[in-house]
Amino acid sequence: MMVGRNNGQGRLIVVSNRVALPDQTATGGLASAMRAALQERGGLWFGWSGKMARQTGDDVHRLTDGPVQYTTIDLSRSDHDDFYDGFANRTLWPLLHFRPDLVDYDRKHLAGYLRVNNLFAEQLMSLIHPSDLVWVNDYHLIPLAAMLRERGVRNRIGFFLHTPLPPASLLIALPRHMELLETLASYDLVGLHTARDRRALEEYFLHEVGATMRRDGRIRTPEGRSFRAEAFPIGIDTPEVVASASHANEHKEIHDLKQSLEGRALIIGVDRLDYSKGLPERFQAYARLLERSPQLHRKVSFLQIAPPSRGGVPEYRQIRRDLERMAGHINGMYAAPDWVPIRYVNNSFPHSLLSGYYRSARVGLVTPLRDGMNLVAKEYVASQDPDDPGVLVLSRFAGAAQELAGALLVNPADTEEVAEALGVALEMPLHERRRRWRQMMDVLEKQDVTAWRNAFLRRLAS
Ligand SMILES: O=P(O)(O)OC[C@H]1O[C@H](O[C@H]2O[C@H](CO)[C@@H](O)[C@H](O)[C@H]2O)[C@H](O)[C@@H](O)[C@@H]1O
Ligand SMILES: O=c1ccn([C@@H]2O[C@H](COP(=O)(O)OP(=O)(O)O)[C@@H](O)[C@H]2O)c(=O)[nH]1
Repeated sequence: MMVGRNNGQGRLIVVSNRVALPDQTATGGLASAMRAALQERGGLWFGWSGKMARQTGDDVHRLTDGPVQYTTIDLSRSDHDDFYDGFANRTLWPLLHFRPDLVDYDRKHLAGYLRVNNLFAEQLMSLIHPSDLVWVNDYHLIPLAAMLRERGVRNRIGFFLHTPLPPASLLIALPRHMELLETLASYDLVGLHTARDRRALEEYFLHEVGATMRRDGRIRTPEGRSFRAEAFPIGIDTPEVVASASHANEHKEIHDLKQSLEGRALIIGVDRLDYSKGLPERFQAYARLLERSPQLHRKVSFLQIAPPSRGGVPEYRQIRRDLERMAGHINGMYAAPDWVPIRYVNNSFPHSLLSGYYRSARVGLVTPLRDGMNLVAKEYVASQDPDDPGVLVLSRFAGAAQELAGALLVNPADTEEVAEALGVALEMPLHERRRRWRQMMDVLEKQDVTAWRNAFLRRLAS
């Protein structure tokens, strides 16, 4: 069966390390977004099954769900450790999130990263037809197009980077950076979330690789490969989130949460447990709010949902310990027999419930130190009751800040500023909340996940 045929375009093959299989909760923005993007257009989604096996690629799992076909492979323990925990998440992730101090470079991890990319290329060779559009996602798979080209693939291949891209002065801290980053030129189109990220890529290619900018806007390397780099800010499935939030009251869990609040204003945070999300700084800012505003004691409640993530990486285990300690400390300082200031939950929830939790909250607190986009910020806004919307407090270092001008923008490292913004948000009059919410909804309605997918694929196909 041909999948993903649409409007005369070729089949769509999406490749990403993380795949959201139909029965799974997608606790990452890439998986949430690709699921929404594929469900409408259809296509084939290829990636890691999320499971481990004796040998990488030994078992190939195939599944069809409506218009989407899934083909996933298991990773061997050592490939998983070197590729995913190692080079992707101990080397590239901190580098891309402006944390050179956390970059842990190991040649063995790099070898594993290249090995898994080669295995992906090998598996994909049997799946790709000549007219297919291939869409590769994220930092796990940077060299994939170059490896497919070596095997003779001539299809249009696009790449989307879901993380921020730091300036060239930081990228060059990566040992052998050029060997890896130069392979981006094997794609026809490289998409990034913001204009700032695109400029960083351009600067890297022009100043480090020695590329030139062609008159048609394509970047041309000294070897003669040329590609286009453009910003495509990712969106959410706005109509779906709106619909799900407006039915939120049908869920017992939402009813239970509201009842437990006893009229208190709710502040909500939803993040993977990741050091890039600024969670300790956020807890500190909330503690500062309680310190400077005794009148808010017993009147406010902070719910932080933080599903554990990448537990094989030491920094992620450490931040989990730190947050448990901080939540305990803050609750110990301020709790009363009938009030717990922080509700700290290490579980993940499906979108159907999250949208109800967002809608129950007077404030959405989204304060990453760096974030490619941050879909939670967008989901929070789209989940609000138009008659009585909550306020978004948003880090200026999330890609979403470039679009959501109706948020209260903060520097997450400035505890005082975040505490102040929380105070302002909790007091904000209805007319101002509505005005700010409308401004943000206009953006979310226009630039939703369908518009994002179409813009990227149209550019790739053109
Ligand atoms: O796959 P994991 O290791 O469990 O991590 C989850 C995902 O985290 C990152 O998501 C990014 O993509 C979002 C959508 O574009 C964006 O809003 C967010 O700012 C990014 O952090 C990562 O880039 C994905 O590859 C992971 O799957
Ligand atoms: O319990 C949870 C926590 C998060 N998410 C989803 O995970 C995604 C997180 O994406 P975001 O871009 O905010 O950050 P990322 O985790 O990709 O860095 C959003 O769609 C959330 O709704 C979820 O489905 N359940």
